Amino acid sequence: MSRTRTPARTASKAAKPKKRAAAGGRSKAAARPRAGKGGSLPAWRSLEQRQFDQIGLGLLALSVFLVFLMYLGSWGGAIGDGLVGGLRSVFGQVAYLAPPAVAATGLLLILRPLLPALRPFRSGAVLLLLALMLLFASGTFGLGGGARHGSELWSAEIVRPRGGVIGDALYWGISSLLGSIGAHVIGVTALLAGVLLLTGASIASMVSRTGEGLRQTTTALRRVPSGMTGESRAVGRRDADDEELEIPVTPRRRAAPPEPRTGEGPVPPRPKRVAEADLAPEDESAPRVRRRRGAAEPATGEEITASRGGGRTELDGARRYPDLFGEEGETRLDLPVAEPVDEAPEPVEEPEHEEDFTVVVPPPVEPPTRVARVRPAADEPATADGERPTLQELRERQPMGGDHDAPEDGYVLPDPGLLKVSAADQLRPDTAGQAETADALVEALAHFKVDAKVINTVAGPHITRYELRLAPGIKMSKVAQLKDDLAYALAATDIRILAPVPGKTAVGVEVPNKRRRIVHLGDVYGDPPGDASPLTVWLGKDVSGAPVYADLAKMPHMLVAGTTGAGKSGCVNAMLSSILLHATPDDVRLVLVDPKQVELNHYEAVPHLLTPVITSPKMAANALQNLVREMEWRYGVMSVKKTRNLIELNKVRVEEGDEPLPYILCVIDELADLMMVAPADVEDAIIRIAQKARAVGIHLVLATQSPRVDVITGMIKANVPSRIAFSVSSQTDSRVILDQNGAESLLGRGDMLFNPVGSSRLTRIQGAYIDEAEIAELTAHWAQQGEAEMREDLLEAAEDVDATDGGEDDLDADTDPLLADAIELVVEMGAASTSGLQRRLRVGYTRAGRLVDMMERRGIVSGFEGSKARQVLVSPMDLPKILAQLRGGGGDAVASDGGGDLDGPHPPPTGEDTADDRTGEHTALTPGR
Ligand SMILES: Nc1ncnc2c1ncn2[C@@H]1O[C@H](COP(=O)(O)OP(=O)(O)OP(=O)(O)O)[C@@H](O)[C@H]1O
Repeated sequence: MSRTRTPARTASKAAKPKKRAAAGGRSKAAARPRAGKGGSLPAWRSLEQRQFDQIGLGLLALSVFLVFLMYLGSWGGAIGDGLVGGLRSVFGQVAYLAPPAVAATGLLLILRPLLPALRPFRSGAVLLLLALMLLFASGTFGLGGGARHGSELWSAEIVRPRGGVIGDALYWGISSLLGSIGAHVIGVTALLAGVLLLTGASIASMVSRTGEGLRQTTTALRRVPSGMTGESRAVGRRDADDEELEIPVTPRRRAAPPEPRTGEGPVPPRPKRVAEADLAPEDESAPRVRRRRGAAEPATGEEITASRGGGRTELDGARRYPDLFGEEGETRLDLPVAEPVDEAPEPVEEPEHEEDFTVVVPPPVEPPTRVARVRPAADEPATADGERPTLQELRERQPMGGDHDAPEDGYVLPDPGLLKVSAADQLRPDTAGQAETADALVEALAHFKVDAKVINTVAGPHITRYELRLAPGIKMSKVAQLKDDLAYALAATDIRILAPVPGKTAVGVEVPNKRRRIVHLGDVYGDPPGDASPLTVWLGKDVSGAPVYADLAKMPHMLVAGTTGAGKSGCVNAMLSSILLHATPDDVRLVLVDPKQVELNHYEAVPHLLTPVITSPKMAANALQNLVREMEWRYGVMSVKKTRNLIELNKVRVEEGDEPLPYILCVIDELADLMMVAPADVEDAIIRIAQKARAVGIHLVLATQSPRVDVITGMIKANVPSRIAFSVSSQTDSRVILDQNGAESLLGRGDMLFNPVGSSRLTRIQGAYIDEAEIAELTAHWAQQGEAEMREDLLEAAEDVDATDGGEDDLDADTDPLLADAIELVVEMGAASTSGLQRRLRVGYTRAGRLVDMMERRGIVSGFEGSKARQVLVSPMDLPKILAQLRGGGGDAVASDGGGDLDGPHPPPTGEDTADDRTGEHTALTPGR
């Protein structure tokens, strides 16, 4: 069992021919933007910022010039006076707004990169100007130079003091159609509309705000005379006897500052995950809103809930103009992206985020100052405030390299900042043509005598869902039957019909957006919540644009299936990268099976690997069978320790000075290849792991491009409850994966349906994408922190493992022919680590771990010290004596104080199946021993 590494494979995914480049994509015609709406970019948009700067400066100068001419009466020469005259002729009295308007435009051009998109401002400003010109021309509210007479049409003297040529032309047009009263009404209405557009306010918000203001004022006025102030302020209430009751109200206080730390020393690391899991209450109903990285203040749950319910008005502008409020550094409301088109959804309708499954939505993401953290050593105290050391501190404390596989003080997590994040405009869904599609949908349904109206639209990164309310008496199934006709009417290749939208009295029609957005992993990635396991992965964005993540430990096993090129590997990469971003090898160990040899080879150097990336189906079958043994062993230990799951077991282990056991995630990239080689063994092992391994922290992700019943057998399906389906070619395939139709309507390229454990609802997600460069950076970060401590015995056939490493017959619990060599080696090195022994003695992990335990019992090396290497307690001068005793005495009592204790490293577990269990010879998968 030599400790070898998989030779670097040169085949790269880049070289892999990409099938179905436009897999499931929309037809060219459908994908092309409508004429006049976002076709080729206007010429001015191709200018560079330095050119915009110069134009902006020119406009500022012009504005100053106009101020002198128009406000201060200076003479501007022929050009200046001509300019002013022209402006006044065109815009009338509104021309006096020209200097500030020109200055504002200049500033906007100069500050363009710092400003959010200005579309609503632009249309608001234009509408406002037109309204003012019309009002001046109509003489509304006594503005302008009064009514004009037919003979004086268009003369400069007439139009200048009024609305200019534009205003007068508007007035002329409107008044001849609707009379002058119509011009007044339209002018005032357009003025109000312009103000609303410009400010982003809504009438409802103004009314509500005024009401709220009034309420607050009245409450304040009522309180003042009662003389209730400060701490004694109370809410007055009368009981049945009309007696005033005082209900003391505790004044709001800031959280008490953390206790000052006693004692010197390094900044304690952040608390262990186990502790976090205990402290953090489970809140699966967290609303689907997250703060973008870099936002200054996390949005409180109260704000979020209120904003979703529509009761609060603070975020009104954000809902109306996500493009204005969605910039970096500001609180951004990812949900709801869409607004009701016709009427507000019924209050009885269940909000989407209350779905009862484990897809949870991340809480606010921490600001980017969180760069890395280190896993604390078992005996280090956790800080009361969970303070994390800075990256600088970590770097100072952890010189990289050295002889040990794990850095001395633990691992440094990668900076999530290495992930690509979409540009601001790409974060917003493409809502172009939404209203037209809604109209076309209603019209197409009407042709088939289905009376419906669109009550809501929800836009996500790749599709928009139109929610329809059907007229009474019309069957939902009728809409479902019209799927192909509706696709034809909308010129869309793939539409999906939800009849009904789960939890709503509506039928949903999901139509691909004209422009699809790529969801980068960086757009959705955030720290896992407190109660999540290190196996938390980010999947992508749902239909409303909210990030979706799943805790694989809760799933507890996942099936990922879809045709070739649909995005399975992309999904597996996003999962693995999510884990590598927040979990150390002490938290999670990986077994990666990649029969195609090109999908998972990026990860072959990360220290999380428990085996080299497995490419041989036969070895993969062995690994699965050995994972069953590991599972049984863990169950045995759990039964002895009287614990019920990995978290409890790890707590006990840490208390007893043992290392916690990591989660194990086994990812099989192509299940079909394994099922061809050893169907019975593979199926048996998968079923056994899937049935039992959840409690002991062993989880499976099974991916396949062959959604056939001979690959995804009934037994596998029954035991792998969480499924992700990518695009498939038929409804039959969809039913094999999900037990229902739907996946045949997906668009490919990361479009997926997620069916988590315990839910019959499917969540449509645009998968998060991470490219090869990002993966390379991520894996390089880990590779430089040490090599993986491989358990290559996991690749051996189960019988061979028994014979070599765990068999009862050939190995005594406390002797080993290599013990003397091991002692010599550690004394020479001055430190002892399992990985060091593995390398130098060329033994497997199990045996090296056992040698360390033997040396500990003999007092040669110190006990477990977290992830640090153990100290050597004897000097080189003692070595000859120790070796002589060892050779002479059969290896039992080498050191005076350690020889009598022959207990194995683990108490004999009570597992039923394995020989190891009875001897206690199994060495746990604990890293860094
Ligand atoms: N989440 C995503 N967002 C955008 N594009 C994606 C996404 N996932 C995959 N793609 C695109 O689809 C192509 C195929 O994806 P991928 O290789 O993951 O498919 P696959 O289902 O694993 O195919 P195969 O089974 O042949 O390996 C990728 O090259 C990429 O361009």
